[in-house]
Amino acid sequence: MDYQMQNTLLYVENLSVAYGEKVVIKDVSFVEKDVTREGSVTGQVIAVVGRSGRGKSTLFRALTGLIKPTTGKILIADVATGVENDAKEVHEGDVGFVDQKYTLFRNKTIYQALMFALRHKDFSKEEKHNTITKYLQEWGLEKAKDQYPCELSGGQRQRTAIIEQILCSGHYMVLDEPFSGLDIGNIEDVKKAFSLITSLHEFNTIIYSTHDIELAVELADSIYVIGYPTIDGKTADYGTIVKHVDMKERKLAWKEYGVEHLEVVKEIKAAMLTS
Ligand SMILES: Nc1ncnc2c1ncn2[C@@H]1O[C@H](COP(=O)(O)OP(=O)(O)OP(=O)(O)O)[C@@H](O)[C@H]1O
Repeated sequence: MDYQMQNTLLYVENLSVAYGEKVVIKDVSFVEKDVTREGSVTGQVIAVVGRSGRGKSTLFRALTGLIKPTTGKILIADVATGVENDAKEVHEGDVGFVDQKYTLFRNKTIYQALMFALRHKDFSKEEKHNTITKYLQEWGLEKAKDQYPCELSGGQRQRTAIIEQILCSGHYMVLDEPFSGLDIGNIEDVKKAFSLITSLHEFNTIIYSTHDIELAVELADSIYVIGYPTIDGKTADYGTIVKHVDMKERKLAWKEYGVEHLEVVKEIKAAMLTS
């Protein structure tokens, strides 16, 4: 390993992804470290924004190991080894992925789907039942536990998909547009889900994309804008990180949404419009 992780949870270097000949994202590099706050368990919330087609979903597919990058590397902290600052390359299954459709098994109830998500865990049947019951209670799904996906609301489907990923993957969770198509009540539910996830474990890391810049600025402690860069006065036709806002450095993370946040919204929108 030529890179020391040192509290780094996610390390992306020189990433590019092409579909056939077409390069979709290029020169993508970023590092996310463990965010710590005295007296509280604080996971990481990272937002990715950018105009349509700039490569957000493609970046997510690479981060979750669903597609192989053309170049570059993606390392995640490997806490399972017990060796401090150990890292590994990401593989499918290490990072939970909740897609835009909240895909669930059609023929499994919520309870059965969550039991299935725990199939590789070395728990007794009773431990599995207790774990699932705890999540169902915390996430307000207890009454719906014997219902099938076709009998669930969008918000319930999404929460089920999120819990499924928490149960079967590690500390990382990627959500592609988790707020799209939800009503204000469901948006509040997803916000609550985010804070539940990040308060469960220090290393828990949520990476999500959104077209709602306010929701990126309100919830994330780190925001990346993916856009087409301008090179020698010309707009390139691949996506890359054109702007990064570190809300912790700006002392705006975890602060009540106010005028300073609105300034960041403006700044991000301006960066998006030119990329
Ligand atoms: N499987 C694929 N094969 C070929 N090209 C693809 C494939 N998936 C995406 N693309 C192309 O890659 C580019 C980036 O797509 P991607 O879905 O990653 O963008 P996005 O930023 O997530 O867009 P949106 O905000 O609309 O969801 C687009 O030009 C798209 O047409």
